[in-house]
Amino acid sequence: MLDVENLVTAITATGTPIVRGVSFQVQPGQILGVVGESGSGKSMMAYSLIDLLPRGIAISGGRVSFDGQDLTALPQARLRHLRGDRIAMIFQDPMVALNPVLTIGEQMVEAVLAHRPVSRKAAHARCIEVLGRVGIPSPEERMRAYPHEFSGGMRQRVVIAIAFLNDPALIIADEATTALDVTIQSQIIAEIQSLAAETGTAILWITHDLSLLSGFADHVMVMYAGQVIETASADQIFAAPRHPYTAALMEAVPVPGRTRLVNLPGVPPALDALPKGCAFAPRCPRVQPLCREQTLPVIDGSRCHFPLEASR
Ligand SMILES: Nc1ncnc2c1ncn2[C@@H]1O[C@H](COP(=O)(O)OP(=O)(O)OP(=O)(O)O)[C@@H](O)[C@H]1O
Repeated sequence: MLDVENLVTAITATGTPIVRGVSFQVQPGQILGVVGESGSGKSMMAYSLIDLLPRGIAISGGRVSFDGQDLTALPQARLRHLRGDRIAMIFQDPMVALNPVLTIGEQMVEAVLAHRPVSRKAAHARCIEVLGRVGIPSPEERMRAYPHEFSGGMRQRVVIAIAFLNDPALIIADEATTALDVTIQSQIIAEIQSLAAETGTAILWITHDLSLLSGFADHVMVMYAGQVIETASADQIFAAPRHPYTAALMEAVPVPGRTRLVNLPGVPPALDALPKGCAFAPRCPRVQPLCREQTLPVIDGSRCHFPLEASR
């Protein structure tokens, strides 16, 4: 359904690429987790897909095919219509997505009417149904409340309800639960998982927290310095990561029985001063001279000259 091929996004003024040849596919109903440290290019990759890039950053290569059409070649107006209809977004801060001077009901009903030829009454009923579905108690009553009258967790549920409102084919969620406490985070994730399974909506779930994807994502894509460095089914990634960076991320995840959390030393390279060879080489515990000379494409799911043993 979504087929991204060799996507390159760069800072226009300097030509510095921040998304460097990213390729992946998402199938209907699939949850693809995108993980990586801050600055690895996750958000810019996602914003490239739907033309929400900040000023001064633009796609400079590749293809984004969605339902058979190339989104990078689509006129602004068509793309605007796709957003909120076939493709919905959820951001970290729900206050950005919600209008503070309108009730939740007013903005939700409008979100339906903007995309569906239904009566106001039918739109209202649909909103109540979806609010209930994401765990908002007394949804009919809550429709009359303003965003500030909700707790942070409830507000994010409203935003998630809005994303599912028009049965989109794809939802792109960028750190959607990062600001919430862990219990609420896992409740919301469980609800999204069952909604995605029921509706066939595919989810592109962006997070810096690998542990969040366990038991949630079907497939995981790990990004580093603007590139995909590992991609595999979630089961495979969690059982046996191949790239040393993924393995390091895994060791930083607190799990029962792990007495020591390993912290990966160093920081990712500046994108305008990338090292020759593998971008991770300066921090890699398995680095060999070859790694500092040559980069690799993703082979057998990982972009590494000396991947960890695959028990896959
Ligand atoms: N408006 C901007 N102008 C110039 N560079 C930017 C801008 N926004 C982001 N960048 C750069 O693009 C790169 C990728 O950023 P991006 O936000 O995609 O990373 P991320 O993995 O989503 O990290 P985070 O989780 O912190 O958002 C970073 O090096 C960042 O500094």
